[in-house]
Amino acid sequence: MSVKESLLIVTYMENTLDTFFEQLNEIGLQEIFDIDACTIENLDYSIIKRYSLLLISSNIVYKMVKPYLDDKTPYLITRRTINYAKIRDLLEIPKGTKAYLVSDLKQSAEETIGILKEIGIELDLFPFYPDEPVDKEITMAITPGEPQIVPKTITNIFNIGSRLIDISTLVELFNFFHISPFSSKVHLSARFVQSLVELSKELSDEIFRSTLLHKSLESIVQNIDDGVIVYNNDNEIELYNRTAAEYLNLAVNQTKLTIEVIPPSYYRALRNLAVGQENFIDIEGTTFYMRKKRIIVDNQVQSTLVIFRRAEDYQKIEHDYRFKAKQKNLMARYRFDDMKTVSTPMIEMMKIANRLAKSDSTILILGETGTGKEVLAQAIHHASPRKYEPFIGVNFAAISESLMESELFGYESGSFTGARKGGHIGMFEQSHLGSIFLDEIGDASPVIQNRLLRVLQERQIMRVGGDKIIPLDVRVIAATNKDLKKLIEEGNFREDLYYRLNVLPLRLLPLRERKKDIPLLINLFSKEFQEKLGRRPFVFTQEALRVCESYHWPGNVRELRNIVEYVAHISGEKVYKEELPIGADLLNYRIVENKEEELEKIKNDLIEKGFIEEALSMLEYLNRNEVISAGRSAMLIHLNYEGFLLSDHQLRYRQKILSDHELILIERGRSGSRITDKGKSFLDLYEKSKC
Ligand SMILES: Nc1ncnc2c1ncn2[C@@H]1O[C@H](COP(=O)(O)OP(=O)(O)OP(=O)(O)O)[C@@H](O)[C@H]1O
Repeated sequence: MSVKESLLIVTYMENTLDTFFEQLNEIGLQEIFDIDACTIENLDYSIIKRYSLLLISSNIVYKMVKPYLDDKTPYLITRRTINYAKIRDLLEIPKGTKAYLVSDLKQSAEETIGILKEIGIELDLFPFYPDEPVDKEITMAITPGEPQIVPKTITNIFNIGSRLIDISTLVELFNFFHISPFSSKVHLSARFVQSLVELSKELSDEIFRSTLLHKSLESIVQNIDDGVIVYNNDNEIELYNRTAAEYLNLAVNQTKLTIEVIPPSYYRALRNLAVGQENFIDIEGTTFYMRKKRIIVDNQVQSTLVIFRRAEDYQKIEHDYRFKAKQKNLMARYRFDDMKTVSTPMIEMMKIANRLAKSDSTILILGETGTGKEVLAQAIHHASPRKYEPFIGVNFAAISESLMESELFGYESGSFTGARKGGHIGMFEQSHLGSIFLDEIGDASPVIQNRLLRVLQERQIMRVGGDKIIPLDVRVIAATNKDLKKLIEEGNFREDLYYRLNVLPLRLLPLRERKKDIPLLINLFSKEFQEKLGRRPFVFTQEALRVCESYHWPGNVRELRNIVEYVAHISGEKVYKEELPIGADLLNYRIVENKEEELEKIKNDLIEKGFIEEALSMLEYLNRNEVISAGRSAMLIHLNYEGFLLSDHQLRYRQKILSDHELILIERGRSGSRITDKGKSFLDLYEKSKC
């Protein structure tokens, strides 16, 4: 029976001993030969000769053992490597961080630093071994299994475990004993190698992630419109993007440049700007907006970043932003549900409008200022198949004549002084596929009327200064508070345009003709402002309501809303009539404190004039047909049927009297007349007095 081979491990430190012993066991060597282990301190020199091989942990340990070795005792000095399985935590430490590498010996500390550097741990490492003076600035230590010798002042310690025997030493060991590394008894590629593979995978994943991140960042920087340049503390350019290359005359992708190569005027501007400052700077006739910042990584200034852009571009951005904001404001916000009314003619009109919304026909909205023409236009757009497309509003009374043409139809670049480079898209183009709301159309100039007529006829536009025909698919909703017929008579509005627009007319009643809406709207607006201002609820007193109902409301719903907003600011839980800001102006309007009394007076007047019966018949007829206003011939037929034979002239006279008493509203032209709310109250009163 052959004598079993034996191996003695000799190390300086106890923990190295344990690590080696464990490592050799792990790869199965204890099954092939006896393994003994001993630190240099405990070594019994007399027995050294008994071993087939001495495995010595380092050159220094060898020097200590050497005097006791005879020439025949074979030995192997290990090369060592770090325990890869234990260095994952080091990957998390920011690059460039200062730390001690603490080991029992200077040489092993330096070796470990070398290995860590080799595998890409980019820390600022200083070797530390016992009896070295401590630099208080360093607060972190990394140690391969020797935390006990880390200076006491350091609390942030990374123990990466004792260094292992390197694989080349293991192969030598195998050779010495004539064992194949692939023998079934040993498993060289066991955990030790496995952990190495895992770590290298982790490292490459990390590298892959950071490369990917780096690439994405670079592509972001390359693609932003601002000029970007980064230079380090030695004035070497580390990064610049395409825009910067263009201005600074740099070839794209050139490396190893210093900032001195950039044109002197830019160089001066760049240097003169203080760090942290942003300013407008003129360079060769162009104004730039320039910003300068330090890039600080882990408390250290790494480089300087300068971002610049032509001031003109910012102006354009601002202009576009304003334009967009304006446009957003004009997105259709209102729906039919938001239009509050209890007035029957209004409800009927809205039903018709809702039906018309589904078609593409042009709509003309008639109504005094503030009656809700724009609200109705938005509701129509919202109820139309175009609701997800733009709703663009143009107010002919608000935009100056000189700008109107270019605002409406857009312009090509350079078509007039002040025209922006790249041209400008007009409101008609913007509303393509959606709706355009032509508000206050009665205020459009003859030139604009001309062009509008062509757009409505041809459904195409041409930009100012352009020669390209742009086809349009747009629904036109126009509105006016003016009497277009009268404007035509006066020669201020094109008749052909009127007929193009007046395809489907809708009329919004003034507030004084739908007084029942007043409490409803007051309630609606009170809630709105109560919420907006975060205040307690408030209600109008009966007296205040009466004043509102008697008021003439020249500004209609808008005026009512403004008044509610005003009282929401000043009043308590109750709104008294004295608080209403209409008080002072009321002198101009007739407040009827006692409605019944006034209606009684009208009745007496009509009786006196001898046509109360005819008047009641006329009012009843209009009340039945309140949506469609009745023309004179229809009224004559009705009166005739009721037994009142009147001439056209006689009818006109009666209509005038009823209109003077505000019981009916006579519309110009062929539209005829319609009953007012007062007219309805008069009918009610008369019915009551008969009972
Ligand atoms: N039926 C309604 N329900 C709720 N609010 C309404 C209604 N009608 C109008 N309003 C409100 O009245 C204000 C004026 O409406 P809008 O701007 O549509 O009037 P307009 O007739 O287009 O006025 P102008 O002729 O002066 O342009 C808006 O603030 C709107 O909130």
